Amino acid sequence: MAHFLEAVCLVGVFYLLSLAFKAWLLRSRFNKAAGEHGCKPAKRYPNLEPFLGFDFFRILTRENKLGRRSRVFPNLHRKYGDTFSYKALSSRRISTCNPKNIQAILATNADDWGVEPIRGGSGEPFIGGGVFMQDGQKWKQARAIIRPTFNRAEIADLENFEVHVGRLLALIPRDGSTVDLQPLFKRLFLDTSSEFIFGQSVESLLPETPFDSAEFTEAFDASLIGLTERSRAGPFRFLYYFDKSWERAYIKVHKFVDKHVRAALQHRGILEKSGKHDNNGEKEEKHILLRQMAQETQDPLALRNQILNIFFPARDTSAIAISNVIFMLARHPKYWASLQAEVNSIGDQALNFELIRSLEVTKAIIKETLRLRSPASMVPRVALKDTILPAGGGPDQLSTLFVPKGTVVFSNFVAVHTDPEIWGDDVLEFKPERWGEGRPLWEAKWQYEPFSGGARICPAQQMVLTQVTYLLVRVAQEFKGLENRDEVEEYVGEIKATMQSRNGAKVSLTPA
Ligand code: HEM
Repeated sequence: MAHFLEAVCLVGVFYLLSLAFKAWLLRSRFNKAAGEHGCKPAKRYPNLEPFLGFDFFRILTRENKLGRRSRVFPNLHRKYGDTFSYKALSSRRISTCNPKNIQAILATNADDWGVEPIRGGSGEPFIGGGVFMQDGQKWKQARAIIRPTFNRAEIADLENFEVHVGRLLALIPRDGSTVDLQPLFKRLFLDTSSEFIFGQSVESLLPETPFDSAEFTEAFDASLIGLTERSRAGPFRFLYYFDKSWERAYIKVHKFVDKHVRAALQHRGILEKSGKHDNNGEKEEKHILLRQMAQETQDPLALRNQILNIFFPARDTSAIAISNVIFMLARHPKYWASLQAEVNSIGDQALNFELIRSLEVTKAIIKETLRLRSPASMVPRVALKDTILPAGGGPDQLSTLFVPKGTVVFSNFVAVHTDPEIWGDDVLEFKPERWGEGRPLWEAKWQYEPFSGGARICPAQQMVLTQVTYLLVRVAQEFKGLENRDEVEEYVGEIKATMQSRNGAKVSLTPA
């Protein structure tokens, strides 16, 4: 017994010594950065329980339940300044809404930052390496493979999109009864993104959704929830060890995706036999990502991972964006009227890419909604080596800030988008006219980044904006009256994988 106690004491002493040594090492790295670059420490959020930071995690969970999650960080930033550190789930993290820091992280100094240490492991074995989760050379290769398909899709296949939009419009009641458009929009974009990514729509807007599509959609959502829970748990992920529901869900997802991977590889084989090595010139195959990727790699597992890495950020984001637009318009009839006026002014001209890009009022309404209600409220990056941020150090937060390797820093877009110093005192008001002429501020980058920025900017940005604008115009063409039917006036935000309206977008629409 005595030996056992001695051994325990010895381990304890070694552990404390190693902690003290690590702290000393960190301090000397801080001192070096302070001496060489004038770095000063970041302001600290006063954690009540500073060892593991459970108090912070509790606040986030509570505010999410109360539908106030989206305001937590913006409010903290107003209180503690544009860059502060906090302890959550045993690690010290930094949140910043300083455009200079965001620019350094996402663009000018992007090589110092990555996502793999945070996203890579947490996705396994549901999603392995791919464009959303990798860094360095592997990420560059993955991004290069998808770029051409996204570039072509920018001028989106609107004829095909119209087929799905037509099905959606047919499902909206015309008698003025209440409809929640959010789930309908989710079905629309699920259909179009699955078609774009796999080459086959899951057809969730049709009365008879094929069985494996319905099973896939349900399993994908369950897999996403499982993934989000495990990522949030961080080092406490092991608590989910005995929960097998996640495994059951992602096995179904893999089955569905693998079927399409096999089809894409077979298709490639047929092309090779016929002497063609790509799909150039074949209209119907231009926008299928999986086929494009099968030209570059024939490893079925790599293909499955890459494709899930795209389906993951694609799921729901566009639908949430357009739901939020309707949410705002239903509460601001003045802007629904100006949208109607612009839509009337185009008469029965064909709704092509060029026409869509010229619709200034419609575009301003979408931009303003994305400012106030970004589906992607913040993006995380981990420091891949000791690095320095241009601002956020010292009591005035103007000095440079030393960030040790391994620290996770969140660029908080909602806080930037609702910073009164950038946008003025009316920052929380929905005012699409901000985007009008004579406001050169909007040319300034890094103050408005709903699709992020730098090399890892959302590759789907242009395609999404085209589709959302098209859809909004089609809704406005089809329906003249829009009324809010939600008893709750304010936006109750809820984080699933992205930020969405908990109460959806409940409205009534009346035909022209
Ligand atoms: C309104 C809709 C959307 C918004 C607001 C949005 C926003 C974003 C943001 C903020 C990022 C950066 C994430 C980060 O760096 O951590 C991102 C990345 C990404 N998005 Fe989107 N997205 C949308 C729709 C889509 C769609 C429809 C697709 C695919 C069809 C897509 C594919 C991707 C991919 C593959 C990445 C990772 C890029 C990389 O790391 O290189 N997104 N998106």
